[in-house]
Amino acid sequence: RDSNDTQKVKLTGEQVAEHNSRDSCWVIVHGRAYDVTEFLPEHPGGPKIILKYAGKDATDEFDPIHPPDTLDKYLDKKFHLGEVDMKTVEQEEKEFDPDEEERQKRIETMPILEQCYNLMDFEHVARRVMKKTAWAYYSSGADDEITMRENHSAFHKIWFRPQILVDVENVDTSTTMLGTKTSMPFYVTATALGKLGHHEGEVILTRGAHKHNVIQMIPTLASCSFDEIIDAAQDGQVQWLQLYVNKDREVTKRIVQHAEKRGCKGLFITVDAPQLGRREKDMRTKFQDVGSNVQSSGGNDVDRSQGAARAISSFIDPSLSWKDIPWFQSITKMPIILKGVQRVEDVIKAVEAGVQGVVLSNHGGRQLDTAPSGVEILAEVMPALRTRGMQDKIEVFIDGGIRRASDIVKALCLGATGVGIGRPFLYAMSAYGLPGVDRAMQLLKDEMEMNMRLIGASKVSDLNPTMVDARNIHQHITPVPEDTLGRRVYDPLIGPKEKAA
Ligand SMILES: Cc1cc2c(cc1C)[n+](S(=O)(=O)[O-])c1c(=O)[nH]c(=O)nc-1n2C[C@H](O)[C@H](O)[C@H](O)COP(=O)(O)O
Repeated sequence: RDSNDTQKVKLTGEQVAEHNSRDSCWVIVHGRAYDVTEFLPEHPGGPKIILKYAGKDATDEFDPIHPPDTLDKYLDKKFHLGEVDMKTVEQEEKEFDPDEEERQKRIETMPILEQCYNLMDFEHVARRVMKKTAWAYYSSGADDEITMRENHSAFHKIWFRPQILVDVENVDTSTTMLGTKTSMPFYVTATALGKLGHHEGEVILTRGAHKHNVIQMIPTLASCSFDEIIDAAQDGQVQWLQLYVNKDREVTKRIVQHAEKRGCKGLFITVDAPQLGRREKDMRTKFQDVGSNVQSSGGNDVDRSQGAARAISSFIDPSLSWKDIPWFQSITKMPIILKGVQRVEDVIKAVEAGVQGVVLSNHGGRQLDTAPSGVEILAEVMPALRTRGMQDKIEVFIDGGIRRASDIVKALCLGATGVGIGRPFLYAMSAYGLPGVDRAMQLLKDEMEMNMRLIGASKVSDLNPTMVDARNIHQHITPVPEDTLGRRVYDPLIGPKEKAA
């Protein structure tokens, strides 16, 4: 069928329904039919998930995972079959789902936004109202989720040393990150598949970030297209790109240079995920959705039971190494930041490689379990940089487990330039949309002003290591297992007069 043919003739649902097998597989997305027969074996998420919708309308399943321009970008035009008369398409009977019934009831009775007083409140509400697959994907950490829990609890090992009688009538929470002035020392970090939680996806975070003049890091694996997210930004709004490096370097070069052309002000190369971690909550939902950005042939050997993460990451290049840094420096002028650095030695190497920054991060506990928290590494890194006179050669960010502005203040006291926040904004978006993200950022701003007043700092540059006691940060004390048997049979010393009861 040549292209002008496909423009005139509207296909019917019955015609599409005839092509419902591996030998001839047509699907409908947004009212247009596509012949994906040849593409089946290349699909990163494997053929099964597409075959589930062979001959049918796949729009609802397709949308949360794929940027809208995916088919235009990656499916040869000859397989674009043209418009379908949707009145002739048999709508799938939605089978009764008791969980969904329950979830709808919880949505009707959920707390109003004003009842959320901190970032954890959003997590509590999101857990009750989100779809299972979305909650599983956002909330999961790797293996036993020890690092995911350590990320937040690490901040409780750091205690403040507040100074008094400092004039804090006016508090300024603004700072500069990679040359950009921003109202708060945090940014919205890259988290994949925004449309799992909200039908509009990452552009909600873009609008929230604009409202509060904070920076957004655009994920490679966004549900929205990169250009949609850039176009959703207002003039002057700063965005960074988070990059998963593709095995096909030409694809990566195209993405990086396009991002620079569209005005991105930082390239964050994710270096802690040569393979995505085992997120078992995500796996348990037996993620059946298709993979995100179709960036290469993942073949049908992708194990579908690995959840969303595995389904969307088969293109990531595990051979990425220090020797690739000069190539990145040759293809872009954007500052290069390594995201997911987890030990001092690699920070020193990063300075020597001439990159502009690092994010001390364990990917929100979604990668190597029992890797240390970003803030623990920070406590080691800054003194090491100072002894080498390198502290002004590189900007050091951390992310992971930041849930209070006091966590942000602790990180800045220890020398971080800024912090990345992930899940809280996903939960706020998933539960309340843009108003949720707006409130979450406002709560952080209010907390930040209060914390700075109470610690005795009127501006971010006043925050310094003498304001915290982080001596216990390396303690990973687990309570000694209690001798419960002894407790039950233990008899207190019984004096001569007292008879054993
Ligand atoms: C919560 C979350 C985090 C993801 C994330 C997806 C989710 C749902 N994804 S992932 O699918 O591959 O794992 C990304 C990603 O695309 N790229 C990346 O560099 N970091 C990714 N991260 C890690 C993120 O950038 C931060 O390191 C982490 O979220 C910080 O921890 P908190 O969530 O506790 O703030």
